[in-house]
Amino acid sequence: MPDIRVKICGLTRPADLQAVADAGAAYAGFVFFAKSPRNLSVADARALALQAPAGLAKVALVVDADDATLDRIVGEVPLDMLQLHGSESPDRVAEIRARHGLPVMKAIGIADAGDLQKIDLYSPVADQLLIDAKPPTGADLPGGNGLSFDWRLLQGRKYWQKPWMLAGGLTPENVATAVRLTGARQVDVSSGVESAPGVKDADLIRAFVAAAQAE
Ligand SMILES: O=C(O)c1ccccc1N[C@@H]1O[C@H](COP(=O)(O)O)[C@@H](O)[C@H]1O
Repeated sequence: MPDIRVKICGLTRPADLQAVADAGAAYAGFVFFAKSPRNLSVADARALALQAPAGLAKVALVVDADDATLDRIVGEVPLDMLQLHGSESPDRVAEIRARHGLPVMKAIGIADAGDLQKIDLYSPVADQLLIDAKPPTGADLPGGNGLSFDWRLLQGRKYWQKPWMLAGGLTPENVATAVRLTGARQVDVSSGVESAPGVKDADLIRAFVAAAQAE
């Protein structure tokens, strides 16, 4: 069985990038969202991205970003994918994909079975989907809250058109169960591999990737 591909999101320091690469993750995520403890300036993200080893895909996470913001990020940071983690409509996802010439991953918040309909809505316009827990009402962050959803909602799902990642409240302790229950072949984590909000922990990153790929 092929390895599970892991994305570690919210890197802020060169040491984080090294830990992600050493652990064998496939994707490194950089957050551009002012309210996040993982928020990066464009200059800092550029410096980090330039240090990424070949083969580690660099993903910029944005939340309802306007064109000027995206132009700046894409113009200055070497990237492999955009992660849209706000309320972007399907039309806006298609527009961003066309304008920037990068693969786009749309995050979809899941709380109950009804939310799964959004997967069909966004599949035609996104290159990948990120199936995440829906944030609680009034939350500051639309993701990165360490909250999971009922993974059984994904059991027995029909075929989805696009590659997808599982996210939301994953940790080194629960990721193997999550993979087993959902059949995910890609997983994404942020707070579950931190020692404090915004501070990644190399041991947790290593443990997370190993646990995900042990399945
Ligand atoms: O990580 C953040 O700060 C963040 C901010 C705004 C939107 C999304 C964010 N993170 C993404 O959320 C999911 C789940 O995170 P967690 O593992 O539950 O902490 C993950 O995909 C991050 O990419």
